Amino acid sequence: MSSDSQRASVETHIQRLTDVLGAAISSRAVETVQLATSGLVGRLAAETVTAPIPLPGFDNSQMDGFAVRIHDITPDDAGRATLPLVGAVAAGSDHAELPPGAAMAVMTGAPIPEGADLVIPVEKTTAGSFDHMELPEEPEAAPEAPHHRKHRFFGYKAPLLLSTELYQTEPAESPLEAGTSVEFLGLTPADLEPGRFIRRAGSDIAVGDTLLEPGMVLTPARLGVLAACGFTEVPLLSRTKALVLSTGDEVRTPGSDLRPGQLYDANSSLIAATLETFGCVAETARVGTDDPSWFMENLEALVALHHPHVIVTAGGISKGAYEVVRQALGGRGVEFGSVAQQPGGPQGWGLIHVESPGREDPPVAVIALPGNPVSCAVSLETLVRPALASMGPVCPPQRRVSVKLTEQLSSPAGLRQFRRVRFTGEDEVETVGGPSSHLLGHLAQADALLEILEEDTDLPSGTVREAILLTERRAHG
Ligand SMILES: Nc1nc2c(c(=O)[nH]1)N[C@H]1C(S)=C(S)[C@@H](COP(=O)(O)OP(=O)(O)OC[C@H]3O[C@@H](n4cnc5c(N)ncnc54)[C@H](O)[C@@H]3O)O[C@H]1N2
Ligand code: MOO
Repeated sequence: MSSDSQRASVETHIQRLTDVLGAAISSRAVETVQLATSGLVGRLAAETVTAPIPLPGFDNSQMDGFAVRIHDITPDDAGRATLPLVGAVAAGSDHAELPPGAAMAVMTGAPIPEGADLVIPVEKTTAGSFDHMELPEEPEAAPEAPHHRKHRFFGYKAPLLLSTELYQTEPAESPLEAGTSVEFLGLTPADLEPGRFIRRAGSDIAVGDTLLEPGMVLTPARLGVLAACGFTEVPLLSRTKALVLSTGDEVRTPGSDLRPGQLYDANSSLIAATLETFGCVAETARVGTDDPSWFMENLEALVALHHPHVIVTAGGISKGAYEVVRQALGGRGVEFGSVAQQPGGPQGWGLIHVESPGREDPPVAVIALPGNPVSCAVSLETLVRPALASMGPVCPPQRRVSVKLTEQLSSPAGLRQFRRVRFTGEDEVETVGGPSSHLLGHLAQADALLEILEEDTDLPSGTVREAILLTERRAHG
């Protein structure tokens, strides 16, 4: 291992990754995505989107009740008032007109009949609920014209179905004349305020309002607003595309037979799954060779196939005789060095230019992680996540909490050590296994990574330190 003076701090390495990722990710394309596509939450808008229609699209009722004109209602001392009832408007109805001196039943979401300036909820009537009013079925001979369909005119005693047009042209035939009425009671001045229970057109969103701006994160509510405005698609920045390469002659794809000395590839799954939680799309590939030129040939073919923004490799970067990643990529724009953290000391970072026939591809960021699975996992959490999170809202930042140790711990000076811990109480933690970077099973049982700073060499039981949460679980049992 390199000497302390040659080790970069965690913060220095995060900045290196931020620089190389920034150079590669700035070239992300814009794609138009169907709004019905799954997994859009967390994606970034690529362009400004404005409202083509107002929301609400028309004045409509906030309550099941009666549309009236304020000046037609003069309550007595008990707040009683009676108006002739001339019909009912359901949600989905088209235009209706309220004759002067009358009330019209309106359901929640129904357009406010022209002339009405207030809705009184059905609870403020002697009936108390529409359950007690028999709404008529549409008679067999009901007019079929679309804008007649949902205007139901009825009365308490003798329900009738009339069209607005019929009322306008033949008022003598209307239920107004038939003596049907609605009796309000308990009305107070507050019930008679102009506009009460009317949801005005454009009161939520006006035509031209900005719904999305470049870089804005899609949330369920923002997707809902786009749909409410009638959009079927949305312009998005393409996600950061990662190509995960696992290396090593001894590493085999799960499902294959193992010969002595071989092991299954844990890193591809671990790294790809982690990058997905960072907002990336990840392809995985194995380059099972220790020959640097064959490695480069494979890498170029994979880049031409997937056009990634970032290549994340695992393994082949330390001091051994067959460090294929270091040998292939060192001197091609990728640097290798040590970071003062454990696990995850050896690291590689840089930008490579891979030429594809007929295409001018932007540089691809390379993040070369050490091969031990826990080293990969810790490096992703402590180095890669902060770099990606600093570049925009797609990658959630680390979740840090204060925890209290329930045991004594020691750590080497000059290294930031991350120990796997699990909660034993609200804030108390115990270690799961030791500090070695092959202990993947222990990592899988841990809830957090306890951070032991460079100068912290001896931590008595009861010491309070920060930890990075790995799971949702905070308290034990
Ligand atoms: N002389 C030195 N040796 C080592 C040093 C050092 O400074 N000097 N550093 C050690 C540290 S710390 C780490 S971490 C590793 C990093 O080594 P590499 O990045 O070269 O990784 P590999 O040697 O290829 O593999 C390490 C280890 O991980 C296993 N591995 C690799 N790929 C996978 C995979 N896809 N799935 C599961 N396990 C994998 C591999 O079999 C090795 O056991 O170097 C130390 N040595
Ligand atoms: O730095 Mo290595 O990643 O400890 O095992």
